[in-house]
Amino acid sequence: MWRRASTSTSSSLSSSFIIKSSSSLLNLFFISQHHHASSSSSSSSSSSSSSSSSPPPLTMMQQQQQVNDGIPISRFITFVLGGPGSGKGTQCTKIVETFGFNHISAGDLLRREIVSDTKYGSMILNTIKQGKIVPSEVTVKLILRELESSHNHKFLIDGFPRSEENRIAFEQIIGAEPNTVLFFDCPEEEMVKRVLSRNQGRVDDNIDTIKKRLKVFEALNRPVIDHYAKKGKLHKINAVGTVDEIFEQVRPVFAAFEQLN
Ligand SMILES: Nc1ncnc2c1ncn2[C@@H]1O[C@H](COP(=O)(O)OP(=O)(O)O)[C@@H](O)[C@H]1O
Ligand SMILES: Nc1ccn([C@H]2C[C@H](O)[C@@H](COP(=O)(O)OP(=O)(O)O)O2)c(=O)n1
Repeated sequence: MWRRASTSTSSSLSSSFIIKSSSSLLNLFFISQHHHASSSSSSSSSSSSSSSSSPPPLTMMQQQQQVNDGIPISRFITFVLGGPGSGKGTQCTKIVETFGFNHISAGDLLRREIVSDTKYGSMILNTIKQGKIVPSEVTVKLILRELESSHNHKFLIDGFPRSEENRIAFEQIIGAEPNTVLFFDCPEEEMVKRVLSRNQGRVDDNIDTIKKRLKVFEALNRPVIDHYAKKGKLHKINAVGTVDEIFEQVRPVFAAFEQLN
C-alpha cells in the first residue's frame, strides 16, 4: 500500500522507489518554511518545524540529520511525457482516480499564471502562442510551489520536462530525479486530430501553433526521452486506442510500485 508523507513512519518507506529529497530541496523546503514562519503570523500548514514561538533556523547539520533520520520529506515523482494531444492529461486523470496521485500539469500551472496576470503572465502567453517553451526557471518554481504545498507524496508531473534545459533545472533546483517516467507515444496525425478537436479555447490549439509545437517536441523532448530510456526509467506507452485500452498499459506500471510498498 502507498503511505502518506505526512506521517513520520519513515522506516517503512521503500528505499529504492521513494526519493529521499536531497539537501538542495530540503534547504529550499526549510528556507520556505522558515520564511513562512517568520513573515506570516499564523501558518498552519507546516507541522514539524514551525512552532508558535518561531524556533531558531535549523543548521545545515540539523537539516542533514533530519534527512538521515528520514523525517521530513520523501516523494514519489513520475514525469509524464508525450507530444501535444498524446493524451497525457486524460491518462493522468485515470491514474489519480485509481492510484491517488497528485496531478501537477506544467501547462495548467503556466496557464494559471496567464489568467492571474502575474509578472510572468504576458511572457508566458507570448511563448505559448509561438509554440515555444517557457524558461525553465519559471516553470520549475511553479512546480516547486506545488510540491511544497501538497500533503500527498505521490506526484504526476505532466508535460515536464519538455527539454534538457527543463530536466537539468529540475534536478538542480529540486535536487531530485523522477522515480519513473511515462512516455505516451502517438503518431503526429493523431495528435493533430486530437488537439484540433480538444475545444478548450486554448491559444495554442490551432494548426499553425501545433505545427511549431510538434517541431519543438521532436527537437527538444526527444533527448529527454532518450535520457530516461538509457537510465532504465522510461515506460513507453502506445497512445493509440481507446482511453481505457491505453490505461491498461499504464496500470501495471503503478500496480508494480504499489505492490512493492
Ligand atoms: N485515447 C484517446 N483517443 C481519442 N481521443 C483522446 C484519447 N485520449 C485523449 N483524447 C482526447 O484528445 C485530446 C487531447 O488529450 P489530452 O489528454 O488533453 O492530451 P495532452 O495532455 O497530451 O495534450 C482531448 O480532447 C482528449 O479528450
Ligand atoms: N514544461 C513546459 C510545459 C508546457 N509549456 C508550455 C508550452 C506548451 O506548448 C504549453 C502547453 O503545454 P501542455 O502540457 O498543457 O499541453 P500539450 O501537451 O502541448 O497539449 O505550455 C512549457 O513551456 N514548458
